[in-house]
Amino acid sequence: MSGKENDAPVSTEQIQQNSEVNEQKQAQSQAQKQSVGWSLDDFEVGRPLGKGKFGNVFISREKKTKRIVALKVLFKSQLLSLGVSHQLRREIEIQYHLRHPNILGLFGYFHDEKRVFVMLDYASRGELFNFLQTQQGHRIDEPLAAKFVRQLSEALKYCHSKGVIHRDVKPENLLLDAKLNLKLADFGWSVVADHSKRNTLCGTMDYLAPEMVSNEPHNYSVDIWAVGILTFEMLAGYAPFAQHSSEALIARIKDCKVTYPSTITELPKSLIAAIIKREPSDRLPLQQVISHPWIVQMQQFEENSVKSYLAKIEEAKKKH
Ligand SMILES: Nc1ncnc2c1ncn2[C@@H]1O[C@H](COP(=O)(O)OP(=O)(O)OP(=O)(O)O)[C@@H](O)[C@H]1O
Repeated sequence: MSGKENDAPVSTEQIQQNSEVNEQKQAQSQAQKQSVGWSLDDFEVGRPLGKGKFGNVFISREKKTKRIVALKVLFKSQLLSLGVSHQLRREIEIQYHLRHPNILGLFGYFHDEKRVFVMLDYASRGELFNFLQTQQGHRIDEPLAAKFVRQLSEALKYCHSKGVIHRDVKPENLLLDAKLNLKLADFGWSVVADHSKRNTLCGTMDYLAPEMVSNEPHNYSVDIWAVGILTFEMLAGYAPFAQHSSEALIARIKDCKVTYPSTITELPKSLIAAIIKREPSDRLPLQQVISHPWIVQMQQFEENSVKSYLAKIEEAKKKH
């Protein structure tokens, strides 16, 4: 993307060197600058990080603070023709007001004649989805899986306390930072709950709760359900109700019968079983997910597990 003529490309090395310093600067600048007053001139725009449905995301550097950010660029014409301007505005509003270590920070936005720019924290390890794809058997070790479950539960507990239901929790919407901390992203389908239950069908099939596929009213417990599905998938290498056809998948979700592979040991199995329940009110509350014996026990191995995954990533980089 061409921004200003003096835009310098940002190298990966520079980004890594700056990331520690940036963490401190991030907190300061977040409070200082509101979403008004930003323009493309404030950024050096670097390489694309990925392509979304409505635009691209670029690694960028805020010139003043040298803070590295992810700049999401959306085309107004596309947003208008697809009728999603309202959804985007809601997504921005919701994410802007949520501040939590495990929620991807959205700290501002601005627009020009043709484009909308959204400023997001940079999550250097990308999507959990891709991370899982690169692992043997598409599985990860228990301590790392437990860390992700705990961090996701903390993020969702915070969202729910603010009256926000995410409704689209899945590995594609969970990003990872340099130290493999999980960041909940993509609030495009979330709703601010009122007292009535919502019944709009949305989200991706494997992670949909039975009440959603049955088009029944649903509430915040659809997010808890997704925590159970994710726990299973990270330890098994596949989602518990995975099927080739959507009809067969829906039937299995409604049936709610989980078959556990041998890779899932007793403790995580007891956690998954306490979450994947047909009746929403029977699902284990998030605070009890966080204090589940498996999550607590795994915490002592977490640091070493993260270190060894990071070492493996570096090793793989060297080979390429
Ligand atoms: N904050 C970020 N840090 C690092 N990479 C990111 C960040 N945000 C997005 N990306 C990368 O850019 C890609 C596109 O992101 P984007 O959110 O536009 O698309 P998406 O996930 O398909 O969402 P949507 O469904 O809203 O289009 C993602 O797949 C991800 O790899």
